[in-house]
Amino acid sequence: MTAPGHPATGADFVVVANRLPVDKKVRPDGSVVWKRSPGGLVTALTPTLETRSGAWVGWSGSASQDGSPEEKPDVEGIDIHPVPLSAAEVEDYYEGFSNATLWPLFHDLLVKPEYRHDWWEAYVRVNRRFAETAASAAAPNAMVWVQDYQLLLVPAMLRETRPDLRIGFFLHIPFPPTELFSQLPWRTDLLEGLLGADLLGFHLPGGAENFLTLARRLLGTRTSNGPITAREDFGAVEYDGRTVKVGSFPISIDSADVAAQATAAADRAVAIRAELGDPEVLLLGVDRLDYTKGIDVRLASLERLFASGRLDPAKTVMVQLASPSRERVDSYIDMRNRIEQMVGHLNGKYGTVARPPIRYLLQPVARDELLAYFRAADVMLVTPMRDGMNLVAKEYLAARADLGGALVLSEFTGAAAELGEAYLLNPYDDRDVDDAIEAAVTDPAEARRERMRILHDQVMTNDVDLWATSFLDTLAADA
Ligand SMILES: O=P(O)(O)OC[C@H]1O[C@H](O[C@H]2O[C@H](CO)[C@@H](O)[C@H](O)[C@H]2O)[C@H](O)[C@@H](O)[C@@H]1O
Ligand SMILES: Cc1cn([C@@H]2O[C@H](COP(=O)(O)OP(=O)(O)O)[C@@H](O)[C@H]2O)c(=O)[nH]c1=O
Repeated sequence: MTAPGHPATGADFVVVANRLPVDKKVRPDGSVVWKRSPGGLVTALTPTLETRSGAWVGWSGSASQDGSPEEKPDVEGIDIHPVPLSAAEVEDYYEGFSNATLWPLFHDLLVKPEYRHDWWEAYVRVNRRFAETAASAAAPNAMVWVQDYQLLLVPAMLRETRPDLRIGFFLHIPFPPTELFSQLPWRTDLLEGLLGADLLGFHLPGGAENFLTLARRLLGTRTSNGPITAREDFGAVEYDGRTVKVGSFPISIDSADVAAQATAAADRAVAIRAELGDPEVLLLGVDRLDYTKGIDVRLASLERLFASGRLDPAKTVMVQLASPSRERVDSYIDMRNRIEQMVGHLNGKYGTVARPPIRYLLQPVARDELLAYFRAADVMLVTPMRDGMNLVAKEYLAARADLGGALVLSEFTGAAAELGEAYLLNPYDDRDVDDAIEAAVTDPAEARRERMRILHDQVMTNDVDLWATSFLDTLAADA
């Protein structure tokens, strides 16, 4: 059934995400280049859309000039629908409400969220624009898959104008408990926004259960109370005469592709080690420069391990690849300064002019080069204070088809729920961090290889196609 006046053509499958898969960069001479967008959401959704063919509604990553038509990048196999944002909307909707209100609140208050009504108004306005663009891109009875915390209101806005659509929503970051979510002055609007969907997906059962509790407590809805398990057992909310399904779908990567490309990069991996002076131990961190990622946690641990002699700075190199992120948000500026100060301190104290122990890059690194680093590293350091999933950890494991290397992984990542054979640590406990890193470096080769065998198999079996197919099949099931 299509509401009168709605398009008879359009895509049968539409992804709606804050970001397009490519980011617009304007060179100093005014020419435009499109580059892969940052972050794991794009990593996961790009192969998903390429294999299913459909439309992608999103923002180009740059503010639009008033009055000039929005440019449309050419992305093979995907019909792109750009959503323009003005400079003020980038500040208020993206940097403000999305990344200085929701992001810190949903990541355990690692910094203090700001609650500003002007940011909220921009968030509502921009969510409506995304919903309108999605409504015009979708064919009658299409499946529309809305992504992440920037677009929590879109499901209900879309349902209002296009009740014919099958609407799914997936949250890529942790979903907080009632006590934190309730701080939001707009908490009921946001819950009602989400309940416009037919299916709500979270990485972990805990996030899905938090949502059910909130819906019951804040909206007084009837909800299921049985346990939720990944891809198998679902919850339900009775809302507005409909049943909204709620489930856990841990996201993943295109594991076979990563494994094949990393194997092809084996020679480059050897060259990287040589460029670094062939250290006895090569540690690696790969992150967006975000305060959630615990880059400071691993640097502080290295300081303790060097100072106590548990690791020898003359034989150890740590490479930290950090891609710039949300660079105008204060908390990101503070974290960058702190990390750069720590890197300078460690190199000044423990290095020589020829051999600084920490090599730090603040630039996005291309995928093939990243895979060569994965292949080169003895130990991958993934130490977030909180992270929805962390695809870098999964990419490292897929890249190690040679069963070399070791993964140090924070318990506070979504990935830890599936990767119990990693060297797990509590990032809030200094001693635990030091012990986990030391064990990953010094454990016997056979023990490390056995852990890697189990972890590599886990990631090869549970790939991004399982994530997308399990979500979309569940969404289609009760249509
Ligand atoms: O778009 P940005 O503001 O530059 O941020 C990049 C993305 O960061 C977040 O990624 C999350 O999604 C990953 C895949 O599910 C997950 O592994 C990770 O733990 C999350 O932090 C954000 O949620 C995305 O919307 C951004 O595009
Ligand atoms: C630093 C860096 C990263 N990548 C790729 O970005 C994503 C990161 O995904 P993850 O889930 O770990 O975290 P966020 O979404 O950023 O919160 C992963 O696919 C990396 O390979 C990259 O391509 N280049 C980089 O420099």
